[in-house]
Amino acid sequence: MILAQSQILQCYNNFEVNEMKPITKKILQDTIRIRPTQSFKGTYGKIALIGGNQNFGGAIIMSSLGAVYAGVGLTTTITDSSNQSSLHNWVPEAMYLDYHDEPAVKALIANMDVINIGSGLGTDEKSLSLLKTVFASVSPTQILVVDGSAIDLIASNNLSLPKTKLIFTPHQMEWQKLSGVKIKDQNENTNLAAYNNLFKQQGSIVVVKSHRTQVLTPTGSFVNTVGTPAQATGGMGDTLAGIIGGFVAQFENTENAVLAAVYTHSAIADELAKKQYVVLPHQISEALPQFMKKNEA
Ligand SMILES: NC(=O)C1=CN([C@@H]2O[C@H](COP(=O)(O)OP(=O)(O)OC[C@H]3O[C@@H](n4cnc5c(N)ncnc54)[C@H](OP(=O)(O)O)[C@@H]3O)[C@@H](O)[C@H]2O)[C@@H](O)CC1
Ligand SMILES: Nc1ncnc2c1ncn2[C@@H]1O[C@H](COP(=O)(O)OP(=O)(O)O)[C@@H](O)[C@H]1O
Ligand SMILES: [Mg+2]
Repeated sequence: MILAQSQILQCYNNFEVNEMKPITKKILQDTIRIRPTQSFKGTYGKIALIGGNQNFGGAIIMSSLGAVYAGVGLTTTITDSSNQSSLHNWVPEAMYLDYHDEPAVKALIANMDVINIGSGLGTDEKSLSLLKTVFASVSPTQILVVDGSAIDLIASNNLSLPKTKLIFTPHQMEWQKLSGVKIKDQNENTNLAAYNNLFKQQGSIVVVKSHRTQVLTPTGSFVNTVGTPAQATGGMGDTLAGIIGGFVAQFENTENAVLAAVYTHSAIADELAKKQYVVLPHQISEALPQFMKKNEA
C-alpha cells in the first residue's frame, strides 16, 4: 500500500503539472436538492457511524451531529457503551448500538446505504477487529467513508481495501501514512501522483484536509476556496466526515456530494468567523439546515 520514496518520485516525474479546479459556491446548486413532497425518511438514506472509544466519544458524537443535521434520513451510531447517554443528550435523532457486539454490527451495516468508520475509533486490537469486520461485511453498492483512526489502522497494518465505494478523509499526517508522501513534500502534483497510483483505479475519492483541502476523484481534482483558521479545533474533521456521509446518503452524484460537503463545512465556518474568534465543530452542524435551505435548487 505505502509507496517507497523512489516510487513517489517516479510518479511525480511521469506526471504532467496539473491545475486543480476550484470548488466554488456553484457546487451547492448542483447538489443540494429541494425535497420532493412525496418522500419519507427512507428517501434520504440510512447511515451508520462507527467510532468513539472510551476516550474519544466526542469524535463520533460530533460526526453523528454532522450527519443528522445534514439531513440524512436515519442515523445509527455504533460506539462504546460509555458514550450512549452523551450521544442522546446531543443528538436524540441517532439510534445507538454497542460496538462490542460485532454480530449485531454486521447485521446492522448490511442494511445501510453509507457507513462511516474511524472518527475517534482508536487504534487498539478492538478497533482493528471492528475495522476488519466492517471491511469483510460491506458490499460493492455501499459507500464507506474512512476517517481518523481507521486510516491509521489501514496504513500500520497494510490492510487490503474492500471492493466498495470508498471515500478517505485524511489530514496531512494520515495522508502521509496512507500514501507515503511526507507532509513537507505534499502539494498538488505529489498528492495527485500518489492518488493516481494507489486509489484512482478502484474509483475511490480522497479528501486531503488542510487549510486548503484537496479532493481527488477519478474524474478530476479540486481545491477548496473557502475556510478559516477559526476552524483549527479538535473535532472539525470528525464533523466533516459526518457531513460527507450525510450528503452522499442523500444526493445522487457522489463526487458532487463530497465536493459540496467540503465547501459547505468551510463556508459555514467563514460565515460564523465573521463574528467569532473560534468556530466550534458542533456550531457548524447546527447551522447546516439553514445554510442548506438558502442554497437548495
Ligand atoms: N473530542 C474527540 O473525541 C476528538 C477525537 N479525535 C480522534 O482522535 C483520533 C486521533 O486523531 P488525530 O490523528 O487527529 O490526532 P493525534 O493522535 O494527535 O495525531 C495527529 C498527529 O499528526 C500530526 N499532524 C501533522 N500535521 C497535521 C495536520 N495537518 N493535521 C493533523 N495532525 C497533523 C500531529 O502533529 P502535532 O499536532 O503534534 O504537531 C500529531 O502528531 C482520531 O480517531 C480522531 O477522530 C480528534 O478528532 C480530536 C477530537
Ligand atoms: N487553518 C485552517 N483553515 C481552514 N480549515 C482548517 C484549518 N485548520 C483546520 N482546518 C479544517 O479542520 C479540519 C481538521 O480535520 P482533522 O485534523 O481530521 O480534525 P479532527 O480529527 O480533530 O476532527 C479539516 O476539515 C481542515 O480542513
Ligand atoms: Mg481527524
